[in-house]
Amino acid sequence: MSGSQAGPEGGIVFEGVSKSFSPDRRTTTSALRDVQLEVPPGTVFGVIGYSGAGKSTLIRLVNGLERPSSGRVLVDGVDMGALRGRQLRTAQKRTGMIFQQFNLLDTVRVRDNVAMPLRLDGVKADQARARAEEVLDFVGLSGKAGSFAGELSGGQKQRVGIARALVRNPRILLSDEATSALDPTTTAQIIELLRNVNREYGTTVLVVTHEMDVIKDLADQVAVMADGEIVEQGPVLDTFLRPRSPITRDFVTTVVPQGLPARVVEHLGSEGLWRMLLVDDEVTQPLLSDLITGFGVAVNMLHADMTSIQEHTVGQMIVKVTGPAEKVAAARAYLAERVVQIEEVHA
Ligand SMILES: Nc1ncnc2c1ncn2[C@@H]1O[C@H](COP(=O)(O)OP(=O)(O)OP(=O)(O)O)[C@@H](O)[C@H]1O
Repeated sequence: MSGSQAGPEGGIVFEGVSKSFSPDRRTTTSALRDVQLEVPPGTVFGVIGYSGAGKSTLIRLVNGLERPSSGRVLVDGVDMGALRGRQLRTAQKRTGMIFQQFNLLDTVRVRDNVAMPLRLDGVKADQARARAEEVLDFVGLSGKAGSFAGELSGGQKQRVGIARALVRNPRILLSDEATSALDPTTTAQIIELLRNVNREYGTTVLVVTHEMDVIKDLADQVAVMADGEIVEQGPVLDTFLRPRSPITRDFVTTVVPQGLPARVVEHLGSEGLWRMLLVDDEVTQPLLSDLITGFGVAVNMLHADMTSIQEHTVGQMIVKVTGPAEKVAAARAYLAERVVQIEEVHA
């Protein structure tokens, strides 16, 4: 597992990276524009964006399948774009990759699919198979080693994909929409497995996806991409609580639905209509009864939900508070001290 570098391995740095494609002389597509990104070693880092945002291009620069048009992509300090030939192939072994469509050979047995990268490296068949059995055991598929890959379910195929990506013991695992073809239950199992890879082996996991649920359950940090640019990045919980850009808000809304139907807001009026976010212990406070008994205001509960973001509980409440203006203001000040965020709801 150890390499030649000192310190933890698996760090990725994008330094002002741009990438354009010119399939012919007349057209140029800017897939990435001046991307600055730092993925600390041993973390799970999520990149989210809509189709065409540049996510696949970003990930393919990390394993040297593409080269930047300008800027540098450093993997453990090594400039991937500067490598050629054998040096590039050696550096590529530091990363494993999994794909939406699994990319397995359906008519080849599972253990041989997994052993393939080692066989290509020149490792002897019995050694390569022994290592393949080891990783298949880790992904919970030792019973399927002798089956043909084409006989497996989607979730099992992705486990094989993960085993194959891990067979060389990479410091970095790249995941390109790896759960997008799977149902929600299978997605949850694959997410759990990827977290285990990170926890057990300290592998850096870089995940690109268009699903905010995947980010919520898997990533420590997130970067949001649009049109080839990183528009926002930060710790996952912070991003859910305080999304800054409109596109990030849109993604957050898919997990924590915001607001009320416009006709309800118009009917109620925005005054005293508040949306609150609560984290961990805040969610169990008897806030509404405090308002009613302590401030003499009327409280109408319009919406409440709760979700888990990694090890945190995040609650949301929308209330309409009515009463004399000074009492409503005092109630708001009381809430503002007890919840992570409170804001007026507008139509
Ligand atoms: N090899 C290529 N040649 C020409 N254009 C490309 C190539 N690869 C990507 N692009 C273009 O770069 C842009 C970003 O593509 P990319 O696949 O990185 O986005 P994405 O966010 O992964 O989207 P999707 O999830 O749909 O794959 C798109 O406009 C795409 O058409």
